[in-house]
Amino acid sequence: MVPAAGRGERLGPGAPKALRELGGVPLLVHAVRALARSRAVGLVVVAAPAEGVAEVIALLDSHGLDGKDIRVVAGGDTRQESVRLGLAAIPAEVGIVLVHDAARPLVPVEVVDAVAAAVRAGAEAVVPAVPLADTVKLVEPQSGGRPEPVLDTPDRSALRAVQTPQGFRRDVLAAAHERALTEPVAVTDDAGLVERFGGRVVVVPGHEEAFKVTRPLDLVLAEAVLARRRASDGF
Ligand SMILES: Nc1ccn([C@@H]2O[C@H](COP(=O)(O)OP(=O)(O)OP(=O)(O)O)[C@@H](O)[C@H]2O)c(=O)n1
Ligand SMILES: C[C@](O)(CO)[C@H](O)COP(=O)(O)O
Repeated sequence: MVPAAGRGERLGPGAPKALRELGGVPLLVHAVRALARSRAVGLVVVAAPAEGVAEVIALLDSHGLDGKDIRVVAGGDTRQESVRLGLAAIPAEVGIVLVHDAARPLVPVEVVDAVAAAVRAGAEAVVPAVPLADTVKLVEPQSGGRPEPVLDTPDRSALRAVQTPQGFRRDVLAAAHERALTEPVAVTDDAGLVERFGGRVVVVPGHEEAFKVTRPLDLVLAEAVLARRRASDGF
């Protein structure tokens, strides 16, 4: 399922982020295509901005998406709510769910396949991730741009930057989202929810091109990556 209902505040003014264009094609279409390319994926459920469901249906209809079954539901006010609403639209017989940000348009199919394969092999929750390039500090946040005291410097070799798609046994993911309705937890990804409620999450290799388009510079990088792919293999 593809949460695509965010505003994209950090990207700046304009259309909702999922509908912003990369190489002339909306980010959402890239992301859905990236999933649809995987033989592991049979159905894609998109959580669209609530006011944009009809627009998203028309948009996806107008692009060739490898003959996959695509459904669109209205998303919610938070990413977590959008995922929960999307999950509810997945037929009961589907046992494995991958959750993939519309904001990660360039994820290679190998990453999608690897995540799906790890769930199929028995993991209940799988995240793709890459090692960090920067040193990371734990700080005491301050307001107004004041210097922030450093509390700790975690060992970078054991840290990973986590991407999507994140893959789950459907019952595990659904149970975590249901439980979060009555026991809210502040996490920023689906695997975080599973972890908080005692689930076991494992990491498989991600890919540097699976980065999230969050700020304007990310879009510049995404355009460059796409141009390189188009030049090299007619992508
Ligand atoms: N209410 C929301 C918020 C986010 N998302 C989705 O979750 C993914 C990751 O979120 P993020 O990159 O933070 O997107 P935005 O929330 O749009 O960005 P921002 O925080 O800058 O507004 C995106 O595909 C986004 O569309 C969603 O489906 N519903
Ligand atoms: C799910 C995610 O992409 C994993 O890195 C990330 O946590 C989303 O964060 P955002 O602040 O909602 O973009």
